Amino acid sequence: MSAEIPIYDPELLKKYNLGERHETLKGDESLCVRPLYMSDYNRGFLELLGELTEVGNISEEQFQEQFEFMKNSHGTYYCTVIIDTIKDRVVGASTLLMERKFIRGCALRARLEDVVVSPNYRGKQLGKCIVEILTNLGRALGAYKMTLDCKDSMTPFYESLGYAKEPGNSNTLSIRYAAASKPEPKL
Ligand SMILES: CC(=O)SCCNC(=O)CCNC(=O)[C@H](O)C(C)(C)COP(=O)(O)OP(=O)(O)OC[C@H]1O[C@@H](n2cnc3c(N)ncnc32)[C@H](O)[C@@H]1OP(=O)(O)O
Repeated sequence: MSAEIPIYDPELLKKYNLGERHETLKGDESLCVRPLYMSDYNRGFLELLGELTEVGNISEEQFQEQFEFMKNSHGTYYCTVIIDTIKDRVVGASTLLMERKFIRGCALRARLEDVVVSPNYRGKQLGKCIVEILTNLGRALGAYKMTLDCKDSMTPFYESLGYAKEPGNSNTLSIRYAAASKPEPKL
């Protein structure tokens, strides 16, 4: 079993009054929000991500290597989970990514990534809860804006949480690489 190592300092959520005080979590004491732990490999974190997209077979060693890299990336990755503390399972997750820029006086731009709630826990406001917490964390950490990419069908969900298409500035363009190589961990 991996150690209970958080990917970022749990005190951050307390410092900015996020997580514990969220109305949704006040209503169900079995649920809590916290940073991803290395041991969440064994709490169904990757299976949950599988509800969002293809994950593949990731060994615990691979997971730990990626986790260490992200943890040591100087405040870039804020992978956050909702835990059912009775079942000891990850039931919701998302990542706040803080991107450092040279523009705007070396500003920080926030990105919301990989929002997912376990099918059995949907419709209980948990998706809304984790998006609100990470949106507020992005603001608290000093980002000048926060953006996300989503399917057209998800637009109303994010609009209900304050996100908006900016006129003339709402296109996401992609290139899909046919054969993705394994990332170089040292890069
Ligand atoms: C940036 C990204 O990561 S985009 C990827 C988004 N994730 C996915 O598509 C993965 C599969 N889907 C899921 O995991 C979940 O359905 C989620 C995360 C989208 C929503 O999680 P839930 O916990 O069920 O949502 P939650 O209960 O918080 O819903 C909050 C509100 O949004 C509404 N809502 C939920 N899903 C949608 C949707 N697809 N379209 C419009 N409204 C929606 C709910 O009706 C609810 O409205 P209410 O406040 O009036 O009651």
